[in-house]
Amino acid sequence: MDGGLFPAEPRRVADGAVHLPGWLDLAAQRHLLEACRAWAGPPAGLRAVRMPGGGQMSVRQVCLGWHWYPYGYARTVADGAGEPVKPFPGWLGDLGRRAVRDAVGGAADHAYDIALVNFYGAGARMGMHQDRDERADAPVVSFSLGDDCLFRFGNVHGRGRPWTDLRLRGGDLFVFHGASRLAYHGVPRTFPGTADPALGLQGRVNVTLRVSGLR
Ligand SMILES: O=C(O)CCC(=O)C(=O)O
Ligand SMILES: [Fe+2]
Repeated sequence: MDGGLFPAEPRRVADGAVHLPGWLDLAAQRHLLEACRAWAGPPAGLRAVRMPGGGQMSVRQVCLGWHWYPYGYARTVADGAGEPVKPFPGWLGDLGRRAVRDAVGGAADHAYDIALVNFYGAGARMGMHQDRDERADAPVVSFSLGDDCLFRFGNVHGRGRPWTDLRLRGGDLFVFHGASRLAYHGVPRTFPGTADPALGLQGRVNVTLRVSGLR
C-alpha cells in the first residue's frame, strides 16, 4: 500500500494462488488481533506443537473448530490435556467468504469450520508443507498481522523449486485453491520490528481458515 492512497492490486502468484496486499484495514486487523489474544488463553490455548520426530515447532499455535496435531484433526486437544477445542465463530466464516469472493470470485459459500492461529516470535519459521489433513478442497484463506514475513509458495510435487518468494505484510490476504490447493508452502523467516506500531503487536500472527470436511 502507498500510504493507503492506492489499494494494491491482487497478484496472481500461481494458478489458484492470489495475494491481496492490505486487504484488512487497520480496524479489521485490530479486531482480528484482539480475538487472537482471547483465543490464545487457556483452556485449549496457545501451545508449542510437538512433531512425531520429537522436535518442536518454533511457531506457537491455537486452533478453533477442530484441533490440528500432526497429522490430523480432533475435537479436543488430543496431544495435550484433552480440553475441548474453542468454537469457530460465525463472523470469522463470513470474513473468509468475503475474502474468497474478492480473491477468487464466484458464490463463495464455503462452510469454514477450522482456524489455525500461528504466532511467530523472533526467529520462528515454518518449513515447507502441504495443508492436506482436511477432507474438503475449499480454498485456504490466510490473513497476516504484525511483522512482515518471507512467504515461499511452491508447487504440488514436492518441497523443492520452482517456488515464488513474496513478502506478506500485516493486513495481507493470501488465498490458495484449485490447482494450488495442495501446493507446498512455508515461512523461511519473519522480519522483526516491521509491524505497524499502531497495531501494538510484537511478532507476527497468521490465521488460516479451512473447511474440514469432517463430522
Ligand atoms: O504463516 C503463514 O503465513 C503460513 C501458515 C501455514 O502455512 C499453516 O498454518 O499451515
Ligand atoms: Fe500451511
